Formats: sequence, C-alpha cells, structure tokens
Amino acid sequence: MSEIAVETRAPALRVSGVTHAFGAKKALDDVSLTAPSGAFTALLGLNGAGKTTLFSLITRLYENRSGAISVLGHDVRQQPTRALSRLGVVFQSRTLDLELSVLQNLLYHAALHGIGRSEARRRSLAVLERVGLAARAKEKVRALSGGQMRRVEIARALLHGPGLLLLDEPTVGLDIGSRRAILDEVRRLIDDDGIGVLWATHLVDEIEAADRVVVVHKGRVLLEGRVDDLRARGGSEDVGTAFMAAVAETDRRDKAAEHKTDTAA
Ligand SMILES: Nc1ncnc2c1ncn2[C@@H]1O[C@H](COP(=O)(O)OP(=O)(O)OP(=O)(O)O)[C@@H](O)[C@H]1O
Repeated sequence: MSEIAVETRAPALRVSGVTHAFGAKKALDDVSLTAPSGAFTALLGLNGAGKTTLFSLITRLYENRSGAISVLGHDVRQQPTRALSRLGVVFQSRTLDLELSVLQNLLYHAALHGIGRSEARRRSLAVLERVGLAARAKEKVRALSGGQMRRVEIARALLHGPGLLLLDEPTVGLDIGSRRAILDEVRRLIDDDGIGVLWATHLVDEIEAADRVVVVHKGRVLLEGRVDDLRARGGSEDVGTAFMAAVAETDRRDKAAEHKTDTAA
C-alpha cells in the first residue's frame, strides 16, 4: 500500500494493549485508545492517572515493551523515524530557550528536523502567523507571557507539518483568557488542517460536547467515546459527573477486590 493510502486509512494515533510499569507499579495497564484525524480527543485523568507515561511511550522516551502504538499507521517501534516525523508535541514543562528570540527557538528546532535555513525561516514565520505571534518573532522569549510562550511551543510543534499533535496539560498555570485562546487555536488547527489532537488534561471545562474523550484512571481506560454519547449512555448531565462516577466506581471495585484478597489471606 502507498504511504498516502496508509496514512489516509489509519487514525492519527492508535494505542493497543499497552502496559508499562515502574518497578512493581503499573503506570499503564493494557491501555487501548484511538485519536482520529480531524478531531479533538481529550485524555482526561486525575493526577497520577498515567497520561504523561502514555505520552512518553508515544514519543519513544520510553520503549513500549507490550502492545503497539502507531502514528498515522506507522508503528513507533518498527518505523520510529517515520512515526516521529508525523508527530508534534507540546510537553508539560516549558522547553523554550528564554534567552533566544522566538524565531531563533523555531529555527533551532527546524534544524533538528533537518529543514534547510531558508525553508525553516519561511515555515517559522508562517506558523507564528497562525498562532498570532508573527509580530513578536524577534523578541526574546523571556519577554513573553506564559500563554504566549505556550503558543510559541505549539507553533514549534507544527513546523514539520505533523498529522498528530500531542499536548500534555498545556494550560496549567495559565489564566482563563490564555487558556481559552490556546484551546481556540488548537481547535482551529483541527478544522483547517484536519490534524488529530490528543490533549491531556484533568480540567473537564476544556472539553466540548462534540469532542472525543478517553477517561484514564490508575493506568486504565474507563471510558472512551464522544462526549455527548458518553453523557447519554451514563445518564449524566455533564462530562465531569460521568468522569467522577466512573472514577468512584473503579475505586469502589478495587477496594472490594483488596478486601476479598485480605480476608482470603
Ligand atoms: N519515572 C517514574 N518512576 C516511578 N514512578 C513513576 C514515574 N513516572 C510516573 N510514575 C508513576 O506512574 C503513575 C502515572 O504517572 P503519570 O505521571 O504518567 O500520571 P499523569 O496522569 O501524567 O499525572 P499528572 O497529571 O500528575 O502529570 C503515577 O503513580 C506515578 O507516580
């Protein structure tokens, strides 16, 4: 099958049966999920649910030893270069060089992707235009607000034209106006370019009715589907109620199972 046919048929991200442990602690337990192209998929989980661990496996910071992960149909273990070339990432912690200008940060990143100097400049200005920061290109990153820095990181993640964008709790520490601006920006990218987005968060108010949501808790996927379908299925008025009900039910079952083991011992 041709490269284009593979990419058109496959979802932006497919994770199948992935388990990952740190010593005896299972951070992910048989996780399967998809993030389709042209859609906003929220990876919703409390602190410690396993969101960052999953991102570390998708980006190959850790190698997945069980199951499979593919980006636009390219398996990250078997075709790492191809898979990673289709992936853009915004990490939870800030990764810009504060002493370089906005443009220099982007040019540096483009060079790492093997993009030539003049093409890198053209692309950098184009992505900055998209996130509304072209006028700030020559300023030091240090002079920007937290929200603007995040938008530069999104611009940087778009430089090589990815088909999947991963964002790990990108609005942490931002005020409500900046949060809204970043969400609008990312949703526009989905509408304009048809990219797939996986947005890790614990904030239910970042999720809209037409979005897809994957609820993770204690390393397990509890719910997956369109927000309005999940609400209808669970009889909940909002995604937050459905989320907390699923979490409470899992904790109750785990406690009951622990109790059974203790009394049997
Ligand atoms: N390097 C590590 N060594 C040991 N345990 C780890 C490591 N990284 C994560 N964990 C554990 O794995 C589990 C999942 O953590 P992870 O950071 O993936 O969750 P998260 O959903 O991203 O949480 P947060 O919202 O707090 O970032 C937690 O119990 C955490 O303590």
